[in-house]
Amino acid sequence: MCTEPPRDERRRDPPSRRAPPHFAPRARPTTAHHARARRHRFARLEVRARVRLARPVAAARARSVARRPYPLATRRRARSTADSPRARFSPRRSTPRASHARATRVGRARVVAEASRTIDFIKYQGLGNDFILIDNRDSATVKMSSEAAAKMCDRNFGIGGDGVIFAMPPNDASEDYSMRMFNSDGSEPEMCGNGIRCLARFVSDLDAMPPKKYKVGTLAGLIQPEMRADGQVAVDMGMPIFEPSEVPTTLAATQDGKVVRAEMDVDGEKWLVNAVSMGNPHCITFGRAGGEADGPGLKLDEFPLSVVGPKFESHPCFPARTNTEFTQVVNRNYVKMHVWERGAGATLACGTGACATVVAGVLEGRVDRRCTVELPGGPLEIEWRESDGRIIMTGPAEPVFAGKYFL
Ligand SMILES: N[C@@H](CCC[C@H](N)C(=O)O)C(=O)O
Repeated sequence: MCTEPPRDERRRDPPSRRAPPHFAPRARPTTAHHARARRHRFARLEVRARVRLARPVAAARARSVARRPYPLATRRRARSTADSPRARFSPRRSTPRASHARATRVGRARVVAEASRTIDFIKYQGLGNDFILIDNRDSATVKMSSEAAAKMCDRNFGIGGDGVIFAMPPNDASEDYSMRMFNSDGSEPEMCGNGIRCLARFVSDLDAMPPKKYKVGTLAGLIQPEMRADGQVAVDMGMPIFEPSEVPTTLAATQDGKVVRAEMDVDGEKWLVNAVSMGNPHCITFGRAGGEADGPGLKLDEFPLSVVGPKFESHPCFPARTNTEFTQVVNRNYVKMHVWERGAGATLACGTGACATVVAGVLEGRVDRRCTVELPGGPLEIEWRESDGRIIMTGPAEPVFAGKYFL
């Protein structure tokens, strides 16, 4: 049984997500506040745009003056309908052509102004687990804040994605690259299985490299994805971690220092769970004690993932929150799994989750070490090697579209 742990406030509400002091509640902004803020923002954009355009516009004006056959004043007078004092001193009327030119100039100015705040991206997906990939290899600092990344992942107000992944320079000579990631809620995980396949495909696409094996530094250590000639990516995910304090979980070990079929109370119901870290924390369950857990597992077609998932994610027995895998065994080499991810909710697939599921299935004696995990987005092939205890995950990674994002 779990004991109530001190809550890890840093994970649950990282400093970057807490409101800074100047965001402390103030008087409610009025429509006038909004209008003034909009005017200021617009004015700033216009000024920037004018500075950028000043040179080309001045040059074009000089060229056009040079081409004029006679002085401007004479031309203006010749165009006026009457040579009366009123006609001569009234403000110049705009012709449709002139207004069109002016509108084009202003439009171009806005695009230039906004273009100065864009970032290039390519969107990739691995079994529907989708990520925005940023080439960050020219700097050891990520090119955006966790808040900006969360906004980018929004499916209505941004590009849409389960996370943003940065291809970073290597940390040392043992690596080709390193990887950092923000979940769609802005939190930073240690590892992402589908994400690292996408990262391997991304750098290999950028560098136009023939299939090869990469050494990638992550917050969970060195991970080695290998681009295969058939387009699949096979990843050496390293060894699972069982030590409860390293998962981290406050559940007590039940079998050789591992948390296997441990009873956990979730909202008044007793579930049997396994706790495994693949660099990031996983809680794997086949169902409730005295219920599904005593048979082949959960009936996933009728499982209310979005109701139950969040209760596991922020369960006090997992102080850094957890990814949770809800599982149904089809046979010893085939399981179905639905995932509720920490920091991202229901996703179509989870690579680290599929690895953790096979490990839990083997420890519970339900599956063999070579097993297909069927996820809502498609199947992943997992092998937990007996020879060295390492896990190999094989699956696809596909580019979807590329673009510029207005930061
Ligand atoms: N989808 C991923 C896992 C992404 C990180 C996870 N949400 C976490 O916070 O640990 C995968 O394919 O492994």
